[in-house]
Amino acid sequence: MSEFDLIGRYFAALGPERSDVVLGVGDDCALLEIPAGQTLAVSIDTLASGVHFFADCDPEHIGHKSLAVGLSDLAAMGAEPAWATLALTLPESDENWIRAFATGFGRLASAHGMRLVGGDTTRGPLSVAVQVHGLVPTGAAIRRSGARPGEAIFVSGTLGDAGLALRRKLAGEPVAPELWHRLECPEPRVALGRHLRGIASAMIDLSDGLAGDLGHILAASAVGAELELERLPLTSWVAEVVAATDDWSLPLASGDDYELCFCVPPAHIPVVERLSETLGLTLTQVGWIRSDAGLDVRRPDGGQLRMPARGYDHFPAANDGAD
Ligand SMILES: Nc1ncnc2c1ncn2[C@@H]1O[C@H](COP(=O)(O)OP(=O)(O)O)[C@@H](O)[C@H]1O
Ligand SMILES: Cc1ncc(C[n+]2csc(CCOP(=O)(O)OP(=O)(O)O)c2C)c(N)n1
Ligand SMILES: [Mg+2]
Repeated sequence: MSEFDLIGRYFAALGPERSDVVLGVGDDCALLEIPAGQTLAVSIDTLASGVHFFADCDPEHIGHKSLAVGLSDLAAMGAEPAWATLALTLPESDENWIRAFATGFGRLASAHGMRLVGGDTTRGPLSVAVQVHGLVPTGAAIRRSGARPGEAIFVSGTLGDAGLALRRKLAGEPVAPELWHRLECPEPRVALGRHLRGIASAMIDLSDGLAGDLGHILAASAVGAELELERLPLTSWVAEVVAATDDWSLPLASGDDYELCFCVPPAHIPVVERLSETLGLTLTQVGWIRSDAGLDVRRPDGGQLRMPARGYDHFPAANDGAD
């Protein structure tokens, strides 16, 4: 099947039609209308074979995850998903693979009212780059820079499940299907992000691990924080590993959680508790923002945790200051 046949058959009509798409797939550019009073939120992420997913991974799941990670960034700004573009690099034109990929991508796009409006298809080592475009009422986006001393730090869902799935797979051990699902099919917390407009002072999505990603909020806001390990929301799988090894790197630094971490003034804590019930999503306070710089991680016995690795880093050697 030719490049243009593939595009026409699988990518010309993914996600719902939207009245703000003046022109979608098929011309040199897409033409998109930004509604009055809205600001455009844009983010791009690449998933590379062998780095972000295993080469033999179910293509439907690759389609899902390649969009989910972008939706998670929109969620972290409080933005509403609108449009996506997709750059697909494929070693061969395997129609079964492409159909399954488009199914996973399209299902998630439809669930969030998002339309695929353009992209690029090339031959090369398997990789997928997705740019997402969202809309947020002007002035309402939630940045990383708004955290203030005395605020509560919350996270959604549970932490470390995807990291445990990856660790078990790499060790050749069996992985429970629910854990595997957390790694391959993360559920972006878009509704939560939107509901936190006007409530959260700062927010980030957890792609690299809580310690590193919360560190980005602290740096952007010029504040510090105290985290209490006993408060971390863990599934029994992760809790067992932590109890057996006293190694907290799974929930703090393994990454791939795609949960939201956000800060709220104390007066808004009851709103967050109600939101948790409304959305049927666990929202857990894990610590506090303070004015002293740095991240202080408290063990259940009150002692301080020697920090594990700060989170996933594609070029860790660069941290040593070496060229
Ligand atoms: N090659 C690049 N060119 C320009 N900006 C980049 C590049 N890579 C990353 N960024 C920007 O650096 C910031 C941090 O990137 P990243 O850690 O990938 O964010 P996220 O975890 O939200 O995907 C983001 O604002 C991102 O847009
Ligand atoms: C095969 C495989 N190896 C390793 C990982 C773990 N992993 C790869 S990238 C990454 C961090 C998130 O990716 P990144 O490109 O840093 O996303 P961003 O922070 O830009 O959103 C993690 C935890 C994985 N998911 N799959
Ligand atoms: Mg990124």
